[in-house]
Amino acid sequence: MRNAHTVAKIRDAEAALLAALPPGALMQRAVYGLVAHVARRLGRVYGARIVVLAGGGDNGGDALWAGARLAERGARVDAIAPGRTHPEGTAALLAAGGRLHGPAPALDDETLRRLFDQAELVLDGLLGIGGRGGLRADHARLAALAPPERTVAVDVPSGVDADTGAVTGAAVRASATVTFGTHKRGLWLTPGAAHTGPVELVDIGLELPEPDLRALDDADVAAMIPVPGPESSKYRRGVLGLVAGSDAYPGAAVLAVGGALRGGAGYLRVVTETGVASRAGDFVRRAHPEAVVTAIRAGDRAAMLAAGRVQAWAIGPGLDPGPAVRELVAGLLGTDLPVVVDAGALDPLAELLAADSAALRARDAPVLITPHEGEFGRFTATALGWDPDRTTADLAADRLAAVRRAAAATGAVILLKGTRTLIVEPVGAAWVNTNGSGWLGTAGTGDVLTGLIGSLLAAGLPAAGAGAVGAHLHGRAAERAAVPLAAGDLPDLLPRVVTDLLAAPDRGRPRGGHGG
Ligand SMILES: NC(=O)C1=CN([C@@H]2O[C@H](COP(=O)(O)OP(=O)(O)OC[C@H]3O[C@@H](n4cnc5c(N)ncnc54)[C@H](OP(=O)(O)O)[C@@H]3O)[C@@H](O)[C@H]2O)[C@@H](O)CC1
Ligand SMILES: Nc1ncnc2c1ncn2[C@@H]1O[C@H](COP(=O)(O)OP(=O)(O)O)[C@@H](O)[C@H]1O
Ligand SMILES: [K+]
Repeated sequence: MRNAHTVAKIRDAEAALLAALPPGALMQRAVYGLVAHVARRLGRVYGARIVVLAGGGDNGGDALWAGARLAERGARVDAIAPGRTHPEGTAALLAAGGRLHGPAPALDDETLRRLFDQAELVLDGLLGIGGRGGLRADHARLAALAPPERTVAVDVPSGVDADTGAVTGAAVRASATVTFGTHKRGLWLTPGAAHTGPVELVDIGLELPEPDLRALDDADVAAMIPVPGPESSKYRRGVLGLVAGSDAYPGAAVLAVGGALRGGAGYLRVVTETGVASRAGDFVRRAHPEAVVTAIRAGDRAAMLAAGRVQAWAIGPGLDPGPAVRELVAGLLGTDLPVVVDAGALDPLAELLAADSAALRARDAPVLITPHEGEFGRFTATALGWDPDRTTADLAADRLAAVRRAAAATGAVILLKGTRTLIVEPVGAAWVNTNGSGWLGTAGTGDVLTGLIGSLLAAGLPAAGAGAVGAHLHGRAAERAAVPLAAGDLPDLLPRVVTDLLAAPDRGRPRGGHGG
């Protein structure tokens, strides 16, 4: 498990440790990890040309000290400063033979370009967790010039808000980030997450409280995947009721069933909507003979519930939002089972919530909704009366806070899909998925995810766990796909992903510990 903390909590932990350690000791731990990263990446330090971007605070101090250590090992280090610099770090760099250029307003573009062009690596120490608001002009100029493929961000890419991931104006784009003590939430939240590259955590010995945001690793997921035992049967493994697909959209049902068959439930009852034909049912039967299909007339909630006993429901892929689907969603809310609500069932659920804001809180079992950003905007507009434009802005400014507000106000567990899918419980507990790839941005991948999550839910995982594990497996499957990926490729990739996770030697022993 990887943990992220707020800057305020990091400051508290840092203060306790600073009081107990000799001056500068904590910074030297950070520097040690940073230099190790750089040396590993360069392969050889002697003769390497390195540019250090040095802001006025301790983030600049880290970068200057790292520059000094690298200069001692024979690197040629040029520091560029927008203004004043960390005194001890500057003295160490100069004593080791490094050079300091600045303040930035005195440097012409040509000089700066030459330094950046020659650099094998740029260390971005402009701003760390002390940054507030958008970068000032001199910082922004340097951030824009730093070459992303050769830049390592120190603690946080400068210009990315460490708490929210917000980016106002220019921000450094790095090919890797070396972060200290614990992950910062902003490294995991869009838009900031797009600036980090892979993140390496350097342990500096902080004693940290409960995290504010978590990310599952393979070992955590392996320990959570429902695995049948000797006593298992198809019913004991869990039965999912999946309400998906209509004459207009039969394909979505096929994709959702594909995901559901790979999620661990033992039995799958599929309820499709039939009009003049039973297209969705026919499509599903042909593609997935394992699924048991019941075709119902639009809105026939009794027929839906009569499909048989299940341990969880999922509804939405391939359904056209309207009164008929609202009827079905209301029918599912009336059960005492966990329910996943996606796609065409989201607006109908929002309408039910607008009429009765306590509808979800009154249930014992959870409701997990899985919107993408556009659906989240519509859902919160209908259910909570939020202004969609304001919601878009709120998501950019502080994605986690916006989803937390929506989860608390509706009582739903919310899985907000995107580059970094977020899973948030009404009480605020939150997870983020950090794997996957941009190739997932193709029609139908969300339908596969819905089936997969529903299946994990039916197999016994709690709602947020099913969401987080489902998103992780879905992302890992995408990472293995031949590209360009089509949504229909994902179900066939899932068995290899799960097989490998279960075979890993550290299965069942989730990693934990402070800051890790
Ligand atoms: N926590 C830990 O455990 C450890 C922390 N460590 C390191 O300390 C870092 C935090 O250092 P920090 O507190 O000195 O803040 P930092 O990020 O350098 O920024 C302050 C400077 O930025 C300026 N400034 C602010 N906003 C700005 C803007 N928008 N645009 C431009 N400038 C802006 C501000 O200027 P001022 O407002 O004062 O004029 C001030 O000069 C942390 O990220 C990590 O790297 C490690 O060494 C060891 C363990
Ligand atoms: N850039 C990206 N990186 C990682 N995952 C992505 C990216 N873009 C989209 N995804 C994932 O792809 C899926 C898209 O789902 P969705 O928008 O519901 O598509 P559809 O409705 O067509 O099925 C989600 O799981 C989302 O998290
Ligand atoms: K930085």
